[in-house]
Amino acid sequence: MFNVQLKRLPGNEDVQLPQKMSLSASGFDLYAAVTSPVEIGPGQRILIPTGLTLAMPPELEAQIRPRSGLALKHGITCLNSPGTIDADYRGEVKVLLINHGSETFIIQRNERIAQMVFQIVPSVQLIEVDMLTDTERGTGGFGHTGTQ
Ligand SMILES: O=c1ccn([C@H]2C[C@H](O)[C@@H](COP(=O)(O)OP(=O)(O)OP(=O)(O)O)O2)c(=O)[nH]1
Ligand SMILES: [Mg+2]
Repeated sequence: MFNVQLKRLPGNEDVQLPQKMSLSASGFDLYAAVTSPVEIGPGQRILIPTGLTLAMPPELEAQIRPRSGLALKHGITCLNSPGTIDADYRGEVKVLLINHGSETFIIQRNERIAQMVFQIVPSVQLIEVDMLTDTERGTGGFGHTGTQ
């Protein structure tokens, strides 16, 4: 179990904290902290505040992912999915939404707009070499193994 600290930004005391909507949900749903309803027209993208800042252990990241219901019903998704929240980021968590639907969608304060999934990020050191290890696949890719 990891502890992640949350801090509300001033003026967001009424905004719901991220919540798991079922016992074993992967993601904590994120609530919009817009001060008034925001319209997203077809094809438009918009950065939605959550009113929250986070501090998580350095071995974690948070991914901001779309909600499939909003995507299916309204074409609303996260443009940069999954969005990356770095462990050392102390700014406001924001959600970049895009409307791929054909109708304007209105985001209300405290509406669930996306979900946040925490992941362990392995510690990796990049080492430059002259020759890589051999494999059976070698350089084959992009459909190299066939389509069936
Ligand atoms: O959906 C997102 C994506 C990013 N961020 C914040 C947290 C993250 O730690 C920071 C930087 O994100 P990223 O590395 O994806 O963006 P960048 O364009 O590479 O910006 P930077 O140069 O600041 O790293 O912006 C969000 O609040 N929401
Ligand atoms: Mg970056």
